[in-house]
Amino acid sequence: MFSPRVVSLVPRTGPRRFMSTASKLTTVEVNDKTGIATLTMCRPPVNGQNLELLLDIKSSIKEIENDSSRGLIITSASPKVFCAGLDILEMHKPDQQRLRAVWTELQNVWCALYGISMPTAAAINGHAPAGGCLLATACEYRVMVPDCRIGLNETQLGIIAPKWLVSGFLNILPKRVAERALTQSRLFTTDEALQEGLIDEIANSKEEAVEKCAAFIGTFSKVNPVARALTKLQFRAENLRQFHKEREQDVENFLSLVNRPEVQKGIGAYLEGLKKKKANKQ
Ligand SMILES: CCCCCCCCC/C=C/C(=O)SCCNC(=O)CCNC(=O)[C@H](O)C(C)(C)COP(=O)(O)OP(=O)(O)OC[C@H]1O[C@@H](n2cnc3c(N)ncnc32)[C@H](O)[C@@H]1OP(=O)(O)O
Repeated sequence: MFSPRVVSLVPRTGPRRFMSTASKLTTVEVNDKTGIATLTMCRPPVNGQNLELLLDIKSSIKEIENDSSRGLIITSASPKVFCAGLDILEMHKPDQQRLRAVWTELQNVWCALYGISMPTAAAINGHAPAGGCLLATACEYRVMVPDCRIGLNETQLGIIAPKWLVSGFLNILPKRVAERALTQSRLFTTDEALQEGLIDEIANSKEEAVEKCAAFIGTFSKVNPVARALTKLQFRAENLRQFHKEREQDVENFLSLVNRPEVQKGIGAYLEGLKKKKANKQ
């Protein structure tokens, strides 16, 4: 059953559309014909993952899971950005309680998406650095539009991506490619990502990306869903087990790292750089 914060806008017999009413930072649409749910992140301008967006993504994933949809596609309402990762403002001169909650919710979102039994795919309709790449690599399939960038660039901000955050990345890339990419803060272009296997297909538009994701999910139509789910989870269980063992310590590590004066200085400079880049464009 859906939670009360989700409103069905049309009867369940027709094409369905569900919308989060709490904050409208995500929407969920279920295609009645295919049974596939599309979760769209809608926090302009870049879907920066602040506390509210993370809470909303988590609720939407849970709603989709409870509705027993045939599959989940994650995408963005922003025309150029899939997701810019953690909202850097949450990490700069942070409120400590909020910072703790942000990291805990990022963990919760990853764990919900990585561990969901239904087929998942990311329609990456724009840039996907850091936390954006985390969402995409938690899925089983990725389709990306041209001329965008994806990768884990945490070291650029002076922060270290913990093991659980890297595990989806490592499921996809050879270890040596992953190690080099992380240490270099490498953001792969769409073409490079395809060449390395970080994404599975390129699409010319968001609509085409969503269609390709739906076609991937459709490939499971003749596979026993329980056997499929257990097989998927068997592949992912070890990473999840390790994550649950370390998640509390991981929160403490994150807080202590982000609060270091040199990391705060680095985050401040990075924010300034983003602002300057924008000013130079204008
Ligand atoms: C064990 C140890 C444990 C510790 C472990 C710690 C691990 C941490 C793991 C996760 C870390 C992260 O996700 S850190 C986040 C990393 N993310 C990034 O580095 C992305 C930075 N952003 C970009 O590169 C670009 O903005 C990009 C996404 C490509 C879009 O470029 P565009 O030209 O379209 O847009 P811009 O003009 O740059 O941005 C539009 C506005 O959005 C803002 N903006 C952009 N990205 C933002 C962001 N992430 N957070 C806040 N604000 C952001 C800009 O400042 C602008 O604000 P205004 O000027 O006000 O309009």
